[in-house]
Amino acid sequence: MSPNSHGKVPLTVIGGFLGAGKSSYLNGLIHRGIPEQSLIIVNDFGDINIDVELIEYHNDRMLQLSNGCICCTLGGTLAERLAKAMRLHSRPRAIFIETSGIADPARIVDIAKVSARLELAEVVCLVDGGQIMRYQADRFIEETWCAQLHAATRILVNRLPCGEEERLIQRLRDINPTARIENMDRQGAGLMSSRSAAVDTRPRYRIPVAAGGWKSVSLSMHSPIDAKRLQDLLLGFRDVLLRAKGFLHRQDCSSRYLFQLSGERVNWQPASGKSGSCRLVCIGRSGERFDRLVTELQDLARSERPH
Ligand SMILES: Nc1nc2c(ncn2[C@@H]2O[C@H](COP(=O)(O)OP(=O)(O)OP(=O)(O)O)[C@@H](O)[C@H]2O)c(=O)[nH]1
Repeated sequence: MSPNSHGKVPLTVIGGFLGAGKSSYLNGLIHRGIPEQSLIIVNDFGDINIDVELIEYHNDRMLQLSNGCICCTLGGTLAERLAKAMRLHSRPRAIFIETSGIADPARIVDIAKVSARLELAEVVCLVDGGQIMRYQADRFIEETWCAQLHAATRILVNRLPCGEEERLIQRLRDINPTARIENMDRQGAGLMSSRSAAVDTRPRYRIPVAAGGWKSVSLSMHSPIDAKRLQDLLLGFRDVLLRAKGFLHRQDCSSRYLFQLSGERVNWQPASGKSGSCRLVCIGRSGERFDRLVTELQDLARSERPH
C-alpha cells in the first residue's frame, strides 16, 4: 500500500469499542510490514495517551492526539495534522489512524474525504466477540458501538465464545450487512461472511458530538500495588467501568507491568525495558458510581504508599 497512480495517500482508519483490540491489530500490521514512512496517528480518550506506549513503531512519524475524542473535540486538530503531513517534503506513503474507543469513525472518514490528497483505503472495526451481547443490551453503549460497526468496511472479531460464533456474527451482520466480517481467532480460515450485494438499507447511526456521558481519569500509582486488591476493586465496578489500562508496579514482583482490563478480562504483562511513570487510566460512564470508584482507587493508592 503506497501512493496510488493519482498520487493520493491511502488512509486506513482503525476503530472499535474500548479494549476491542485496535492497538494489538495495529501492532500486527506494523510487524507484518507497512510502507516505510507511514504516518501513524493514535488517539486516546483521556489526558494521557497510553496507546502511544503500546504501539511498537519506533519512528518519528507517530503522532499522538490526547485529551479528547478524535471524532469530536479533536476534529480540527486532526484535519490540521493531516494537512501538515501532506505538505511535508517527504510525504507519508500511507496513513493509519487508531481512533479512541468511543470515536465515530464516520467523522474521521468525513475529514479524510475533504482532502484531495487522501484516499480512504479501509475502515476497520475491531470487535471483542465476548462483549457483543453485553453491548447490544446496554442502551448507553449500543449507540456508539453500532455507529462504529456501521462505519466499517471490514469487521474483525476476536475472542468469540466457543459454539456461539454463528449467532454472534449474525448480530454483526444485522448491523452492517455489507462489511466483510472476519474471525481473527481462526487462523487461515478467517472469513465468516463476505460483502453482500444487498441494497444497503442500514439505519444511520451517529454518535452525539459531545460524546457525553463518558469519563476518563488518570491516577498516579507511584507505589507497588497489591494486584489482587486492585483487580477486585475494578471488577466490582464493571457496571460503570468499561476499560482500565496503565503501567504499574506490583508488590509481588519487581518489574513494571502493563495492566489491562477489557471486558471481564484482566491482563498483566511485564513491561521490561520500559521505564516511566506509573499511572492507571480508567474509562467508563460518568456518574456517582464512577466517582466512587475513583475515590476508592485513590484510597488504595494512598494505602499502598510506603511509610
Ligand atoms: N484473546 C485476544 N485478546 C486480545 C486480542 N486483541 C486484543 N486483545 C487483548 O485485549 C486487551 C485490549 O487490547 P488493545 O489492543 O489494547 O485494545 P484497544 O482497542 O486498542 O483498547 P483501547 O485503545 O483502550 O480502546 C489487551 O489485554 C489485549 O491483549 C485478540 O485478538 N485476542
